[in-house]
Amino acid sequence: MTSSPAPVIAQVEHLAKSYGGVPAVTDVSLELRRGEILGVLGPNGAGKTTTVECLTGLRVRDAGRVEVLGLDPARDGAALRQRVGCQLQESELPAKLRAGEALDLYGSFYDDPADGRELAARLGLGGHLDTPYAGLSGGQKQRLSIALALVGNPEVAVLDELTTGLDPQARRDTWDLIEQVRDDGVTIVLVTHFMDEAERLCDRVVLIDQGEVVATDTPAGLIASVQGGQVLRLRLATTTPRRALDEALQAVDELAELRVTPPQAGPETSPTVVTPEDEVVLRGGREMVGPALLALARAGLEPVDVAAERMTLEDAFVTLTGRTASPSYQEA
Ligand SMILES: Nc1ncnc2c1ncn2[C@@H]1O[C@H](COP(=O)(O)OP(=O)(O)OP(=O)(O)O)[C@@H](O)[C@H]1O
Repeated sequence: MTSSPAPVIAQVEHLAKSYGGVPAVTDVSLELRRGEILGVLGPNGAGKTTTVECLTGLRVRDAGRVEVLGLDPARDGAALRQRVGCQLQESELPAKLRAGEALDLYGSFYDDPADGRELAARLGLGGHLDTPYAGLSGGQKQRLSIALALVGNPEVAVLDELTTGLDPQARRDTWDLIEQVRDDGVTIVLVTHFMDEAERLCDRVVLIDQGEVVATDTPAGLIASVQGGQVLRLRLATTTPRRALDEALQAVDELAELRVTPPQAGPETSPTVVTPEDEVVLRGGREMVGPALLALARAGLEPVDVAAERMTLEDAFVTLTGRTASPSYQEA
């Protein structure tokens, strides 16, 4: 049985935006469907925030067409803000403002606000309404910023860099929360450079790189679109010239990409040799693994710590753009 797709409630066509003549977004088109979690993904500086700020009317676009809930954000910003909630990147509140006061204040901006206390309780903040902003933990601040995005009873919530700076448990808790919000009927635009977050949460993703859309699909569809979807990770037992590795793998038909990554925070490795500390990553089709291991053995190269995995969204992103999307948690 096939169900018809949910109605499109926002549309961006050929969006462009520059800052002081430097292009941030050159060509972004996307659709948002009612009830979905749409991921806007890409590495730092890709143009994700600029895109959603043009979508919500916080920035005025240079070119392109944007329509959200039947309104043009550049023209009808005030009306749109009553219906679209924004949780913005790095939004800081005054240190002494209590969580409950912040909810009351933000609620006062809306014609039909939600009950702030009830919302806080639902987001696990019920016991912290009297806590000053500066006294909240990172996870609680994040919950408050989500509550502030939802206090106007929005139809669409835009959540930007939701879990940046949170520890792994707080990230997972936040993911559960977002699913709950979606199940309550709010359509969500989720800006992230964490591919695991997108893979877990998003119904569809728009991949942006250097101001342009690289791909739009479901996470599974995107992974499947990249040849075969297999990843082989290994190390070499002995230091080996890079050329010898390249030559050994040259004849492996389904190998799409070969990367040698030095250990994290380790010394700069020479690009001409592969040391036993370096991680060797092969990405390619399903029939790549056997022939690749055989080719290494034939060339006298001994692989150790071998792991074959299904391709993740992160791998698909690297293969599609040639660049890494996720920073380390420390960096975040
Ligand atoms: N107000 C601004 N003035 C000048 N340049 C800006 C401004 N805002 C963003 N940029 C630049 O525009 C480009 C796109 O930035 P944007 O914040 O939209 O990307 P992003 O994908 O959200 O990145 P991040 O993940 O780092 O937030 C970057 O090169 C950034 O430095």
